[in-house]
Amino acid sequence: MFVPTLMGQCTPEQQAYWLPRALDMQIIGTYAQTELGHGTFIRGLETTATYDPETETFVMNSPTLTSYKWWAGGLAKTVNYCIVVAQLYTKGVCHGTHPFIVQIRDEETHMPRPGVKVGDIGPKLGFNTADNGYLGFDNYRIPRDNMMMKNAQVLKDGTYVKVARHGKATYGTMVFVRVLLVNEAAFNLAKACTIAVRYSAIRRQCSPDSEGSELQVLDYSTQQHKLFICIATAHALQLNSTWLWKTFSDTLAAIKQGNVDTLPELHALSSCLKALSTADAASLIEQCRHACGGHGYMMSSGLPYLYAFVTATRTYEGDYTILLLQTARFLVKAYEQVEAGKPLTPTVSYLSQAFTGKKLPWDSSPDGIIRAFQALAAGKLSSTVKSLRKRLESGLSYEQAWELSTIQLNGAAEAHCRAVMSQNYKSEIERLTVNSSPNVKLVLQQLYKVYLYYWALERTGDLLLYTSISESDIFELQLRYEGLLKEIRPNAVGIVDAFDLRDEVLHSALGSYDGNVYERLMAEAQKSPLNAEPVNQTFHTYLKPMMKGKL
Ligand SMILES: CC/C=C\C/C=C\C/C=C\C/C=C/C(=O)SCCNC(=O)CCNC(=O)[C@H](O)C(C)(C)COP(=O)(O)OP(=O)(O)OC[C@H]1O[C@@H](n2cnc3c(N)ncnc32)[C@H](O)[C@@H]1OP(=O)(O)O
Ligand SMILES: Cc1cc2nc3c(=O)[nH]c(=O)nc-3n(C[C@H](O)[C@H](O)[C@H](O)COP(=O)(O)OP(=O)(O)OC[C@H]3O[C@@H](n4cnc5c(N)ncnc54)[C@H](O)[C@@H]3O)c2cc1C
Repeated sequence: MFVPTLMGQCTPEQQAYWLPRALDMQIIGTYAQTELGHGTFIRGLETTATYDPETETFVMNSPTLTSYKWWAGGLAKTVNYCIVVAQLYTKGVCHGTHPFIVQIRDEETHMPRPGVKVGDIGPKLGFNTADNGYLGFDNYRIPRDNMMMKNAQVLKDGTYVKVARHGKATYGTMVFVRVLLVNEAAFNLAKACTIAVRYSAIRRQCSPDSEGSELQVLDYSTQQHKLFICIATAHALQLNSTWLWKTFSDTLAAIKQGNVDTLPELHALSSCLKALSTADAASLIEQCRHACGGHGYMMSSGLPYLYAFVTATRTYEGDYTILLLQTARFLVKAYEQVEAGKPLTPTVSYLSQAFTGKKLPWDSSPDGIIRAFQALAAGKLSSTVKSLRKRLESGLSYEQAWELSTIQLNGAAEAHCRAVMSQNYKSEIERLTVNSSPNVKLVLQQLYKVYLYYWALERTGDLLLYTSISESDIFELQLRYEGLLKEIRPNAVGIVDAFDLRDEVLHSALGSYDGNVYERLMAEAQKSPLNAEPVNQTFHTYLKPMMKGKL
């Protein structure tokens, strides 16, 4: 995040000075925005940067314990520079949060600079190869030029000058990383389902009839139900990630031309896609672990590490709930645009059907299910807006009415995102397989149907509310879904092999290409320090005295 922020928030002159040093690893930096007391609410950050025109410096301060920077990766012992997000004061006026480049350690000795307090925040659920740290300032001065001045400047005399055309230019790095995290979610979920599917083909457990041999657990319908949605979701996230990256690139190009019109839609899309992709990936990686029984709980399976790494992405770079609420904010505005007869941007154009007042006729084809997801999203948004307006009419303020409606707002945002993801998934598969062999087309279509049927069956309640789906339609869809799992089974291992993930990348005794699971589990077990000697010294210090009643 250090380098992308230098690129996005520095003037060309500042980039010319800082980027070569950062890219050449002459300096190592991190992005320190979150504090002990605030992570979500950026406007509530307490670290201050007060401009002193006498010395043309900013005085950095941590006025309270909760103002200490907390969490930044590499902050504890690795970096010697930080991008610090602080409340900018000049001429006695606070201009809100701005980014500053701050040297925190000496480039030769690596000692913390005087006025800088830095350390490690301690063990975490995962990410323990990263030294996430804390950082406090005590009247620590930095040169005026260390304010990142692309979007705002402070002149030598302390005059504040706003440069950016849109109010959230300083939030740009977060959008960039959120876009990247969708790809990260796809990649890590692909690893987990490769491990779990390969292991499920090796693992034999239980014999339905007493004479027969034990079945591969991958033959069980419940195992296919656990795992094939993981494969389909890895594909869905990868294709949505590629689509989002193009949307991001197009928006950035437009902003460079001075056109910020598509930024709100990009913020809404990157928010909900980052939220759903990281939450889906984390829960499905856990589902892959469940599918591997006790051996899935071994660190040598690779699955606990994957879960610990990915579940953090649901929180950092914008908490799941917070980001869905950002998308909801955009959707409510889109709803109002439909009411006003104004045109809608492409990803919300389906909202016009929220005003038909009729249930969408159920159609179980892939396109029909995607239309049903859109009708569901439009319907949930419509009922959410009705709740919001009912509360406003009762005399509540907009903020109060909004807060009371946030559960429904989050549901509407999640439904919108599922509709966008489903639409992108199917259309990208069709675009990419135009020249593919019939077999490849068949398999990839089977997978996106798994995705569509799975989520339709997960959302039957909402479909009953907003479409004409009947009880028998639901029963028929369940049977069709279960039949589809059996069609995919023969290709399951080949499909995960197609992720082409090397053993060194999987780090898994269960998922290695050669399938020698039991030999690898035993080999990993031998690495346990407890196997260094036949009798551990704790027998003599604790167990034996206890057994002799001497403890
Ligand atoms: C590639 C990575 C691979 C693996 C990972 C490996 C390493 C990485 C590990 C860890 C890195 C983690 C780093 C971090 O976590 S950095 C800290 C991240 N912190 C956050 O994300 C904080 C989340 N909070 C916010 O973004 C804002 O506080 C929030 C948007 C919630 C509210 O902001 P604010 O109160 O200022 O705005 P609002 O009043 O809600 O909205 C005002 C207005 O602005 C628009 N808006 C808000 N944000 C953005 C944005 N980012 N871009 C564009 N527009 C934005 C918002 O829509 C409103 O517009 P309008 O409705 O028109 O008024
Ligand atoms: C592994 C990891 C690495 C990180 N790396 C960095 C880094 O390098 N740099 C950096 O600056 N930060 C980093 N962070 C911090 C991260 O950005 C924050 O943890 C994240 O933004 C969430 O903020 P928070 O911790 O304050 O949670 P909070 O916002 O306090 O969330 C707590 C609960 O409150 C809820 N909540 C909060 N506000 C609202 C609201 N308005 N409405 C409804 N519910 C609300 C949340 O949904 C959540 O359920 C990292 C975090 C982790 C876990």
